[in-house]
Amino acid sequence: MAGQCIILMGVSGTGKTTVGQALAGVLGAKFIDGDDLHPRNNIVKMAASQPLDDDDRQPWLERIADVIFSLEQKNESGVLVCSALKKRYRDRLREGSRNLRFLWLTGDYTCILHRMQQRKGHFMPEALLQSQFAALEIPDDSEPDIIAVDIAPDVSLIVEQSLALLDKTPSVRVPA
Ligand SMILES: Nc1ncnc2c1ncn2[C@@H]1O[C@H](COP(=O)(O)OP(=O)(O)OP(=O)(O)O)[C@@H](O)[C@H]1O
Ligand SMILES: O=C(O)[C@H](O)[C@@H](O)[C@H](O)[C@H](O)CO
Repeated sequence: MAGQCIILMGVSGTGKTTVGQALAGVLGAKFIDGDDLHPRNNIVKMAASQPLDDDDRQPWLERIADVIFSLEQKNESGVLVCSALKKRYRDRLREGSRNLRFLWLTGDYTCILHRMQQRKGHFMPEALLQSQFAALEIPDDSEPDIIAVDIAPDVSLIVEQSLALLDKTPSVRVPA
């Protein structure tokens, strides 16, 4: 899959990092966690239980878009984590990218809340989960490069299902 980028999207706690790392391992792709690309103020804000707004996310999306550009320029493949909650955020990432697809990890509130409660040592408080669902713009048919994946099963099964769905879903190539 040379020169392809896959974005793991979805609300906090859906397993983007966990599944993304496993998927990158199987695909032999570079793994990039978008949480590490947030400006410091964004992390401080989320840790203080305040949801990010569009202005906060803008510089973060720029950084992620630059990483995608860099990978593509080296013909490298990447699996990237980015919640990409709104359509305009996803459009920003698509801009100028040649070979990008999204895997949308989706599950119900209770399951995700439970997993966040079990998770140790992460800056993201469970108190923000509701705001994450409120911000999420559910993808529809106008975004055929998004593949929905159910997060209920084990990670290994999610990875297996993701690989099968990726095989069936060609990427949308946009001239850069
Ligand atoms: N399929 C799964 N089954 C059981 N537990 C899971 C599964 N996927 C992830 N988890 C667990 O759920 C928690 C959240 O996963 P993870 O941190 O990967 O989510 P995330 O989407 O990257 O979160 P955030 O956006 O807040 O960084 C972790 O403790 C992880 O071990
Ligand atoms: O768009 C957002 O509100 C943020 O990106 C969050 O999704 C966090 O990055 C992540 O969930 C914390 O771990």
